[in-house]
Amino acid sequence: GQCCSVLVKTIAAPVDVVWSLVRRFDHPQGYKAFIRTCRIVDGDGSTVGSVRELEVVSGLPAQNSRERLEILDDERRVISFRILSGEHRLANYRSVTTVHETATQDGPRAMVVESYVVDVPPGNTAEDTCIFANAIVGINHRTLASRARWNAGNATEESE
Ligand SMILES: O=C(Cc1cc(C2CC2)c(-n2cc(CNC(=O)c3cnc4ccccc4n3)nn2)c(C2CC2)c1)NC1(C(=O)O)CCCCC1
Repeated sequence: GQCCSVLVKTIAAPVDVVWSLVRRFDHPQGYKAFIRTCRIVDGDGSTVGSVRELEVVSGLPAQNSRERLEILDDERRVISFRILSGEHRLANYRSVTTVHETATQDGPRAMVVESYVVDVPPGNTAEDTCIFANAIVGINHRTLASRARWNAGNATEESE
């Protein structure tokens, strides 16, 4: 069977600053804390069909993952990738992340919506699997928010 989930995060930064971090298929370390290395092994890293090979920092023997870019749409701010293989148990993981502008009277806001579907590994329940993946995606969103706010703040200083 499979399980799926969606996570939403509102970030106090301009939508283009958030998107500039999310769109980098070739540099997920920009906001994904558990990724140690990433290299493009097929394509140019921004065309659909590009493939990245990454290593994560998990305690187990270096966990690696081979992932394919499925969608990269700068107009609609949509990115999607699929996990092809690797030393882990997240088979057929596919995610879609979109970044939306939500202006408020308190200034720029961006909303990130990330959904995924993944096979439930043997020996685990769908609930366990979503708890596991949600925890990592949630941490990624918190790092994304702090990096985007930092970049937006710095950009302001530079422009002064
Ligand atoms: O952020 C990351 C980087 C990332 C990528 C990977 C795997 C190489 C693919 C890992 N990982 C996974 C594992 C081995 N455990 C599993 O496989 C696994 C699968 N079912 C489970 C179900 C229940 C309980 C435990 C489970 N345990 N060891 N390391 C990590 C963990 C935190 C160190 C982070 N990945 C995502 C992203 O958005 O890029 C968000 C999270 C989902 C995948 C996509």
